[in-house]
Amino acid sequence: MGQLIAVEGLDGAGKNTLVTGLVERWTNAGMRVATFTFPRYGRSTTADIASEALHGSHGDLRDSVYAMALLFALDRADAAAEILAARGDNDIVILDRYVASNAAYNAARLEQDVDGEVVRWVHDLEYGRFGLPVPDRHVLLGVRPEVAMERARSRAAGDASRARDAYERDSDLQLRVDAVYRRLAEIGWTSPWHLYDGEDIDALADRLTR
Ligand SMILES: Nc1ncnc2c1ncn2[C@@H]1O[C@H](COP(=O)(O)OP(=O)(O)OP(=O)(O)O)[C@@H](O)[C@H]1O
Ligand SMILES: Cc1cn([C@H]2C[C@H](O)[C@@H](COP(=O)(O)O)O2)c(=O)[nH]c1=O
Repeated sequence: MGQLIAVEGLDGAGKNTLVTGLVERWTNAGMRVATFTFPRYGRSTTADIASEALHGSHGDLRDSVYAMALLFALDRADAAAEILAARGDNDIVILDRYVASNAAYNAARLEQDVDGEVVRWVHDLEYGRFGLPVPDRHVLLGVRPEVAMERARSRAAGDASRARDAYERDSDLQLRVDAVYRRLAEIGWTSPWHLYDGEDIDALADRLTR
């Protein structure tokens, strides 16, 4: 059964770029690799509704922390069978955002720590009730929040379809999300976490397959 690796980090941190680089290296080394990116925009109605809410639609939906978390969780629940099948067919399944995104963003929204109620709720809902597989490892792309926020800003400036959403425009939230992610990594939430500073992707690719 393939290894399940979740890549986490702030909006604009460079997760997608990192995942692309890792997949290229592992594929060139002869490994079979599958990728899932959450939220699954265009494939999941609940993911699309969450995104629309973050861009100002659906009334006061985005004000509800638990409703937003549930929409993202339902997207993943719908992908559970596909992830399990991919794990059977590949050496590595890499997830660009996963359950820890829900833990980090919603603890940050509620100004709770990792031992708070919402992190426990996300865990029980997604790993318990929905039966999502727990990653073997997490990677936290821990670039400085100012760097991630600047990347998200420039991306939006260069591409109208990537306009920043409510979370991306909220720099206090981004700082709190960064702090929660670092605590999740410190305590090894659900599995070991690798803190990656964005410097040496070859070394990271090796470390994750050792
Ligand atoms: N190492 C890097 N150096 C400079 N720019 C980068 C680096 N990695 C990514 N970027 C740029 O930063 C922006 C955000 O990158 P990317 O889309 O990979 O981030 P992300 O973490 O997946 O974002 P999101 O979660 O918001 O979708 C992009 O414009 C990308 O080209
Ligand atoms: C998967 C997931 C995402 N979020 C947050 C993180 C982002 O700010 C937005 C949208 O994600 P994207 O990567 O910028 O497209 O939603 C979340 O709160 N919970 C989740 O499970």
